[in-house]
Amino acid sequence: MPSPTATLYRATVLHTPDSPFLKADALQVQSDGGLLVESGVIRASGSYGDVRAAWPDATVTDLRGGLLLPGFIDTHVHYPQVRVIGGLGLPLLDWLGQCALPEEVRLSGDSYARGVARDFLGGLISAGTTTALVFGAHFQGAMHAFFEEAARRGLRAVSGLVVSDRLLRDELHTTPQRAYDEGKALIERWHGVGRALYAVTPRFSLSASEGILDACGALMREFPDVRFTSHINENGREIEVVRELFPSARDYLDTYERAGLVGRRSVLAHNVHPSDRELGVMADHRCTAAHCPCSNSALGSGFFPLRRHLDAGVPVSLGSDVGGGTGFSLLKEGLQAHFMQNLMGAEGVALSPAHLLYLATRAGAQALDLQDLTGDFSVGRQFDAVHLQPAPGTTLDTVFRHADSPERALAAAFATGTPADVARVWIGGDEVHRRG
Ligand SMILES: O=c1[nH]c(=O)c2nc[nH]c2[nH]1
Ligand SMILES: [Zn+2]
Repeated sequence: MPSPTATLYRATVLHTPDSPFLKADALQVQSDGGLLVESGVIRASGSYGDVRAAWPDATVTDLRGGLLLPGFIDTHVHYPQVRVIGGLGLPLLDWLGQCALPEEVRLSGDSYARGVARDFLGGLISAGTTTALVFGAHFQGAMHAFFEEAARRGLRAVSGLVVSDRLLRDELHTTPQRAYDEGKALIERWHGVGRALYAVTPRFSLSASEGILDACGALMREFPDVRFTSHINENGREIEVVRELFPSARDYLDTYERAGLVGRRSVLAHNVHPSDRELGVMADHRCTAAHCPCSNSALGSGFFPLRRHLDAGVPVSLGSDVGGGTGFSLLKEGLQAHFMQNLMGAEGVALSPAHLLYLATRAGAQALDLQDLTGDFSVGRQFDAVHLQPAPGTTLDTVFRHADSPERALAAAFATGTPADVARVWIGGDEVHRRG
């Protein structure tokens, strides 16, 4: 029998429990759908009429007039960089030196870091993101502030201390021993607490000695269920420097592989310029590439070879890469991915709205090994959801009212939707955002 707290959400519901890269008709649509949620978990789904008949006592929340989608999952986004979005026109290493790193130094102050964490979480959640693999800060105090604020907002946050010991700025450098000690303390404090998970996070091999990478490997061996994230193969000059710094490594991936950092719970951002060997190893380990199309465009990093990833069997998810990226909206990332694949001609992959929704939701859950928890609306998943409902009189509102199918409305949401079109957001059944 339903408990008195059961809520029946009535909406146009779309989700992708299966991958459209592997299965035709992967997009599941209910024009007048019902999702029955109890204690934050989806207990039943189907047409509104059927679910209503089975659960006549549930309280109905009427969300008709927009689209109800699984909450977005951003698999690469930097918390310390929210205030420096928009440093356009610089390649990666110049952008880091001039825009990102000076700001990241300021997070050595705990109260500054807390303010940044609040700005970051406000932007992320109001864009419809409910789970994120968040590149952290270089300071332990800033990471406590982040996890505390993320818990207060209810985000599913996977994050960790960023560690480096060369070629950035002295203030951002640590030592292998300190990286290990501080990482261990943060894991013991936060991993698995509430909705938080820990990710071991060397910044990139350019700024990490073998000693730092080995310290990361030691943490991964000691705590096998934490996640791993870093950057890879983003920019030509970066790749050259890594080759010079690791002369005995077979390639960029090998610098991580040798330290035991490539696995099922590893997510490597960018991978714009991979070798076939690297793709083969990533596929063997089920290690995900987080594709960040706005960042790749803004920093001129290049065109992501999606076709080669798919052919090799490498899982791919989406990231906003704020602040190299241009904002928190995974709708915008989906659109930019679509544009870039179009511009690649025969080498590109034609991305349908179903592909974009999958990349923005279910693919991210799989990347983080959270596919049993979130990413789609199957029975048993947490109710992590975003209600897109444009304000009356906006362009997207016009298109929604004239769309001849939910699929067309979904395409329009990716083409022209923004965070202003996000009306409500839920995580684990808790409403975490409502447009003012
Ligand atoms: O896009 C990026 N943003 C960063 O902050 C960064 N650090 C290393 N490599 C990076 N790439
Ligand atoms: Zn990044």
